[in-house]
Amino acid sequence: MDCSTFVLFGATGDLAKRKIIPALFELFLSQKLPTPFSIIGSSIIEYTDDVFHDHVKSSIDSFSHHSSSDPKMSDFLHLIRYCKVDVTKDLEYERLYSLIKAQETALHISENRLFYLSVAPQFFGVIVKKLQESKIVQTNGWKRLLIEKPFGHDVTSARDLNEKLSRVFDEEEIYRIDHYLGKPMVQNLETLEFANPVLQTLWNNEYIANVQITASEIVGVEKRAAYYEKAGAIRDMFQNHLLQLLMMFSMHFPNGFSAKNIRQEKRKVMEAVRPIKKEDVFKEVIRGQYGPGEINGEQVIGYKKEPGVDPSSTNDTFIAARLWIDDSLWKGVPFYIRTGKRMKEKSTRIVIEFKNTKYNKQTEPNLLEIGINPESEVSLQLNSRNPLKEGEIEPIHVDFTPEQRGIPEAYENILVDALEGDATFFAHWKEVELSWQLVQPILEAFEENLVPLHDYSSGSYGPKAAHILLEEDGFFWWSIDNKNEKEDIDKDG
Ligand SMILES: NC(=O)C1=CN([C@@H]2O[C@H](COP(=O)(O)OP(=O)(O)OC[C@H]3O[C@@H](n4cnc5c(N)ncnc54)[C@H](OP(=O)(O)O)[C@@H]3O)[C@@H](O)[C@H]2O)C=CC1
Ligand SMILES: O=C1O[C@H](COP(=O)(O)O)[C@@H](O)[C@H](O)[C@H]1O
Repeated sequence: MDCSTFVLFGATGDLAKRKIIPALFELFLSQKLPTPFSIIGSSIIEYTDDVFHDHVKSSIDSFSHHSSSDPKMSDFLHLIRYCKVDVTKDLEYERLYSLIKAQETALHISENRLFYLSVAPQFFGVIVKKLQESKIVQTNGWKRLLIEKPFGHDVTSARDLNEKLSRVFDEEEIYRIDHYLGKPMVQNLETLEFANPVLQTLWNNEYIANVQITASEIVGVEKRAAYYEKAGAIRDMFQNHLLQLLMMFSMHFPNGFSAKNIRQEKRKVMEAVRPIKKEDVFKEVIRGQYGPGEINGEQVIGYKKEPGVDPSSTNDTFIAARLWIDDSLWKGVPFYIRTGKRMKEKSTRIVIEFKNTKYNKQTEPNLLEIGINPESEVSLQLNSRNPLKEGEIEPIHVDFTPEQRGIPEAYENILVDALEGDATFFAHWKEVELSWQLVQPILEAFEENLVPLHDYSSGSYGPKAAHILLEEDGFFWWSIDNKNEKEDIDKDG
């Protein structure tokens, strides 16, 4: 890994505190950061290095399993300097430039510079422009841009943002973060599929009846109403994380496992997804909004009563969709995709339902369940005779749950990959653009109220309409709480 400078814009923000700083410390402790290495934290308020170091320590105490009294803490802080930059002001970039150069000289670091934009999206374009004007990006080494979501709020704004970034950074230098791609089980999908001939043989429309991708959450909108009211589940989760899972799952065997080849295969998936016309959205997409209900024995309020939410809001906190990939592997296989807040379980998983044999009416379909979150796990449901029940056929489960302790957190993977220059698990522009193209008619149908907004109770499996979507095809959602059972929709709102 090349020695380099890591500039973190938004270093005092929520994401930096909860994810980025703890990930950097973890990588430092496991000696996965380059040496020498310079970290420059930056935000709008003037702090001394010492005050910023206190901020770093408090982030470690609150959001990592380490403590700021760790004996290695002072070595870690030694790498970190702070620089106030109001990102909208030209002159302030000069201070940043001076500090970058001073640290490069003092620590003998080549001019390899990585800029992490962990700031509100309205600043993405301006920062990149000013990095160019201030010549900070004119280096004798490499330059890279790590950029947080959201990447635009519709297809036009995403293209506009990309155009601004492309004036300064080449596509190979832009690392668009989708933290789901940093999750260990998502990074494992290609190995599961392509390194196991047993699975690879079955990974197609001859054997698979349907695929269900769920990202359900227990949390509600929390303190993010200002952002979420404009985003909804469709922009917050569906356009990015869920479509990335779809691409990772259904890409064809690449012509070699380079970032370029894998991303090319992912792009082909999106090109093959059947577009949904605005006037057909109501048939293929269900939107919902959580009402009050009970979660873990406690009563919780509905979305419209959440602080900062418009009491007459029609924002979606749940979305389910039926998608079709019209290519040689997947033609005829429905992909059911859903995400929602305030649901019964925190669970991100992919369930693959295989076509049943004609052996016996008692047999349940084989299911392959890939757990992504909260735990990485793989479970296969098979049919077997139970000698204790007069040879009755019943499903058995072959489960694999890897040791979870020590598995790197998504942001650790993201940082290491970006520092190494490996773009495999970042979203390429074409993937992002194709995702927005697919989502655009859905956004418009929502805006024009062409799709009913279903209520669902907090603590349920989402609106009944999402279950009817599968019933239309003779299927049902397999339980999200890892029992490989049909979901109990009586508990729905
Ligand atoms: N928080 C999360 O869980 C997630 C966030 N993201 C994305 O990450 C990015 C950051 O989010 P988050 O950390 O929540 O946002 P915050 O609002 O918590 O933090 C924003 C940061 O930007 C700084 N800032 C604000 N205005 C300026 C300015 N004019 N010049 C320089 N710095 C400024 C803030 O400084 P100060 O603290 O002094 O105000 C703060 O450090 C966003 O793009 C978001 O969409 C993505 C996934 C999850
Ligand atoms: O990007 C986001 O993801 C989280 C869910 O992430 P996970 O890793 O916990 O599954 C979601 O809560 C948030 O609304 C969204 O912005």
